[in-house]
Amino acid sequence: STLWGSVQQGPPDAILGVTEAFKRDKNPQKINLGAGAYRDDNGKPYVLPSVIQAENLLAKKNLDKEYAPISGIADFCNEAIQLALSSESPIIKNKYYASVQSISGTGALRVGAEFLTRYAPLKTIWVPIPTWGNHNQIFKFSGLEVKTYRYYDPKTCGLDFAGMVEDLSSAPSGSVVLLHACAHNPTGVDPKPEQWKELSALFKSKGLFPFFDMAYQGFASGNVDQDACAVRSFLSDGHQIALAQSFSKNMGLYGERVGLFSLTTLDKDEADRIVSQLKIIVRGMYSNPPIHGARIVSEILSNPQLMDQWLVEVKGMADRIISVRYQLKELLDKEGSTKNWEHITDQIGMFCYTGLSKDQVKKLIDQHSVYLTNDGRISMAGVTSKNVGYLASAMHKVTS
Ligand SMILES: Cc1[nH+]cc(COP(=O)(O)O)c(CN[C@@H](CCC(=O)O)C(=O)O)c1O
Repeated sequence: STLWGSVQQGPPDAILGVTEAFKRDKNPQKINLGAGAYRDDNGKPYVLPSVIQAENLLAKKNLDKEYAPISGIADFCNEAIQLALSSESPIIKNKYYASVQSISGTGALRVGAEFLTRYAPLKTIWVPIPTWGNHNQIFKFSGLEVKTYRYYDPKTCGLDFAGMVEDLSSAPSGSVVLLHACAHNPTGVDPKPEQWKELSALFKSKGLFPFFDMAYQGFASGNVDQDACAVRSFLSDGHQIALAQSFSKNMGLYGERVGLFSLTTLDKDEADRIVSQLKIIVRGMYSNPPIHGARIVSEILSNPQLMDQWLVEVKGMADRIISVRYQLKELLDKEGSTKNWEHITDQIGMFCYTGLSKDQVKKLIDQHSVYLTNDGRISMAGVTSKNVGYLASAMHKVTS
């Protein structure tokens, strides 16, 4: 047999594979609601003007292409963690955190999981049902055992808070628990502020360790402080946390792969010891991170004029998504649908968990060339004022 004769054909990625199928479709009315990447109202990718301005400023600096430090570009790391925690945070003031730049949010989750596999009291991570498709393999590849906690209630298309609390109450002390900081993927369902407070008390009483995945800060509500309130509320309650950040969506830097992994610490010495171990993990994985995207983020976050411009642009993206949610719901009602579509406007962030069955999803794809993941998740970013009518009519047809 040949050397690699035993290598099997792997299945296409549940999310990224949808775009491949979309590209093969010849129907001019096809719509891609698969991958969570923002599109403007003409369905085109959006390079933020603040990013273009930052790149122009960077070009004038004639910077070299030397390796970044293993832990990443220091200015970027400091600006990114400050965006998450706010400049008033005592953790920021005292620098009681260990951070390393990562290959975007995925890389932050992976480096964090590798660290937790080595040092966490329990090598178990609890993830919500459902969660982002890639979480499971990131954690499994890192050596963590993955368990699940109830989160989404298909009956209400909302949060099963009682189920979530019951499942997490049974998690052994020292368990790591993954929490979507805002804009839960794929459901778009987030706990309310008072529910976050209850969860914070539960994590305290049960000795659970929170690992926040914040991939959409600013992109969910349009306000970077509001979207970070769960993270900040846990910290103000005295928790130590792990945090994965991504600048793919809120700055449109998808392909630049810009992220940060952080652990909050009790003091500076702990921070230094942890960074030294994170650097050993990074060195053995990819040695050091890419420099261009991190420089763009640092340029924007450290320049008050660019920061203000970016805040307007990220709110503009969030607002467009919120407006197509309302347009879709109204047009479904206009189509005469008798189903309850409240969740389309109750949910927040990039995605809408429609509640469509696998069979209805298949019909949307095969009969209407509307592409989405088979769990019924649609990326609202792919919906525009031009195609929302076609989408509403197709959704009505497959659900009536
Ligand atoms: C919750 C979450 N966490 C982390 C990431 C990682 O993103 P990045 O920083 O680029 O590595 C994503 C992207 N998920 C959307 C993008 C495509 C993908 O799956 O990746 C998605 O679910 O469509 C998330 O949705």
